[in-house]
Amino acid sequence: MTIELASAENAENPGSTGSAEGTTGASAAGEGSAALDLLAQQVRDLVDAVVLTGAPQDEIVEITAELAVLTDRLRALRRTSRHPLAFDPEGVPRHAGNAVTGSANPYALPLVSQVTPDRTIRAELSFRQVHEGPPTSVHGGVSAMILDHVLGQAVAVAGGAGMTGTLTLRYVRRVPYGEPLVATAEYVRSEGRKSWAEGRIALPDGTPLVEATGLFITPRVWKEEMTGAQ
Ligand SMILES: CCCCCCCC(=O)SCCNC(=O)CCNC(=O)[C@H](O)C(C)(C)COP(=O)(O)OP(=O)(O)OC[C@H]1O[C@@H](n2cnc3c(N)ncnc32)[C@H](O)[C@@H]1OP(=O)(O)O
Repeated sequence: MTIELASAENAENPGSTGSAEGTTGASAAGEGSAALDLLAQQVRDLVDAVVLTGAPQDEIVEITAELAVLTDRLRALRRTSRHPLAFDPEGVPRHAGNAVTGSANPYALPLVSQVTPDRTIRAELSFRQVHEGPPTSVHGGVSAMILDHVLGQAVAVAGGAGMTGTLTLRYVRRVPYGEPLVATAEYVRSEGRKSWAEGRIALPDGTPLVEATGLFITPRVWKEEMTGAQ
């Protein structure tokens, strides 16, 4: 098998049309290791293959033993530091280990979002069968995680970065996997350390599937650190 390191950026989000400028997500600034991004993508492919396998029992036992060897090999080289946190030009924090956007995190889609000229967050995405909840539909918690993140990004772009205080969802229609979808979010308003945003996951024609509103709170400790207050 030949591994093309140069293709890591494409491999991490097939089908993404995100450009480097105005794009939020670990791949946007080319941070991290291309090799690690490829490993993460390989593990995503592996997880998909596990979910869909029809292998006989003895084959599964053999494959499991082979994977255990690889897991031990990686575990022996565990790092002690976190992935570095960086801010992109729009002020959105990101790191390659993030559960939604992290190119080096196999658990992440990973989502690659763009900041549009009107400061809306927009991400093209496609769920996979591994995200299934009800038969043929994406698990509601997975949709919530994506919306939590893009709403948080909308607030960060507006200068009010914070932690999610509340997230309210309306599941309008079942969310399919294996189909192109669009997640968008907009900043609404702020009061002191509290900021609100709204967003949705929709079909490409705009038909809403899940709608969300969220309150994000800049933690008191962050403000104190920024202002040097005690
Ligand atoms: C760009 C990246 C996008 C990332 C998006 C994803 C973000 C996440 O997933 S964050 C993880 C999930 N969220 C959390 O873990 C948050 C856990 N909670 C906390 O850390 C704290 O409770 C926190 C930060 C929300 C508030 O703490 P603190 O700064 O001490 O707030 P505090 O001073 O008590 O309250 C400030 C105001 O917010 C209100 N408030 C506090 N918590 C909440 C809440 N959960 N819901 C509603 N209102 C709240 C208070 O009532 C108060 O209101 P007012 O000013 O009107 O009296």
